[in-house]
Amino acid sequence: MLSAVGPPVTVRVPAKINLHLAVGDLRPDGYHDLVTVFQALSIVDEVSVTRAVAGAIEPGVVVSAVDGVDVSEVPDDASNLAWRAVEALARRADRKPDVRIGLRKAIPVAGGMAGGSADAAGALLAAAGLWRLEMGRDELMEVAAEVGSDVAFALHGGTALGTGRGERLVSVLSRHTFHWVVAVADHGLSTPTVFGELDRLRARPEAPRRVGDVEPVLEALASGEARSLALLLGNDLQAAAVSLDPGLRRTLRAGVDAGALAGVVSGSGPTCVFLCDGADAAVRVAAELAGAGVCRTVRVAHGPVPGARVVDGDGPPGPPGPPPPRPDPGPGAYA
Ligand SMILES: C[C@](O)(CO)[C@H](O)COP(=O)(O)OP(=O)(O)OC[C@H]1O[C@@H](n2ccc(N)nc2=O)[C@H](O)[C@@H]1O
Ligand SMILES: Nc1ncnc2c1ncn2[C@@H]1O[C@H](COP(=O)(O)OP(=O)(O)OP(=O)(O)O)[C@@H](O)[C@H]1O
Repeated sequence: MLSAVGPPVTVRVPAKINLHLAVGDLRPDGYHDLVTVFQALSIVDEVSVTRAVAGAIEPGVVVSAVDGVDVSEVPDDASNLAWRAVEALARRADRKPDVRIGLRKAIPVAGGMAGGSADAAGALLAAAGLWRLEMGRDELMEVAAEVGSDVAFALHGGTALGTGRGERLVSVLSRHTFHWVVAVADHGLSTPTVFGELDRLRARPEAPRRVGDVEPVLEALASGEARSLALLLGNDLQAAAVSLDPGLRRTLRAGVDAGALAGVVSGSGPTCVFLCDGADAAVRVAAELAGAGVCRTVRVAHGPVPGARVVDGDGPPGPPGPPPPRPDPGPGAYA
């Protein structure tokens, strides 16, 4: 038997949205090539990793949630993505995954905001700190990409262009803080099912239109103009998510009717995100959308924010990302 001893290393790690998501055709390995622009938002999970030693409690995962987040579907066994990340790191470092992981979740589960991937990234950074591994950023990024397509971005944070499965990243110049309203559904969508639905829709004669080039999106980000960016938000997975969950059409319309500049399904959905013309506008849109009865929870968030960061304990500094636009508001907080 093992018990958790010693101080934990604690990491905060953000949710992501895709401002642009172009999906290529199905590859022989079951994945799709992507060209995507990620942005990290101020909805943050907290991951703590503590050393477990012989004595009392098994190593493993303990999950809790901030108000309003349903963690009933989050596994506390070896299938948890955070645990898989620690195992991958332990294999790389040739040691045992002798830790207890604590997850405090604020990121919607199965919402297309990469919550599991965020926890995996947080667990990687925390365990690397706890074990004092001499591992550079590139090697940590490699382990991250092994665990899942979105994990590398959760380490990176900020705004980034992703290619390959989404794991090859280049930072994107984004001078401005953008203000978002996030509509969280009362159910999740499975990522592989949504990719499969897109393949099915594309095999029909009336295949959905593909999103345009990414360059104008990068220019809008560099200009910092929310109104320019709003015209360019696009996601190839949106048609598939809406096909599986037609109610999303109502949600998308309700956000724009409430005064958002534009709305888009986040990643594989069903979370919808709405770009607003400033922080005050976001608060107004959120209040109106909350009254429209089209989703379970409405949150206000801003981005970009930094990627996974050690906030407590003896860890290495987080991988360099862009500077925070404002102080980190705390676990699960949004401002
Ligand atoms: C939809 C996005 O969130 C956009 O950022 C990601 O592409 C999904 O990333 P993720 O959840 O980390 O996905 P993974 O755990 O790597 O893959 C889960 C499944 O999603 C599908 N998948 C994922 C990524 C990708 N580029 N092509 C795919 O077809 C595959 O069926 C894969 O088996
Ligand atoms: N740490 C974790 N947090 C949340 N879900 C997890 C975790 N580990 C495993 N899972 C499983 O993964 C499924 C997808 O969860 P997640 O919240 O990562 O979805 P997502 O945000 O749609 O992912 P992505 O945006 O990366 O496609 C959940 O239904 C859950 O069963």
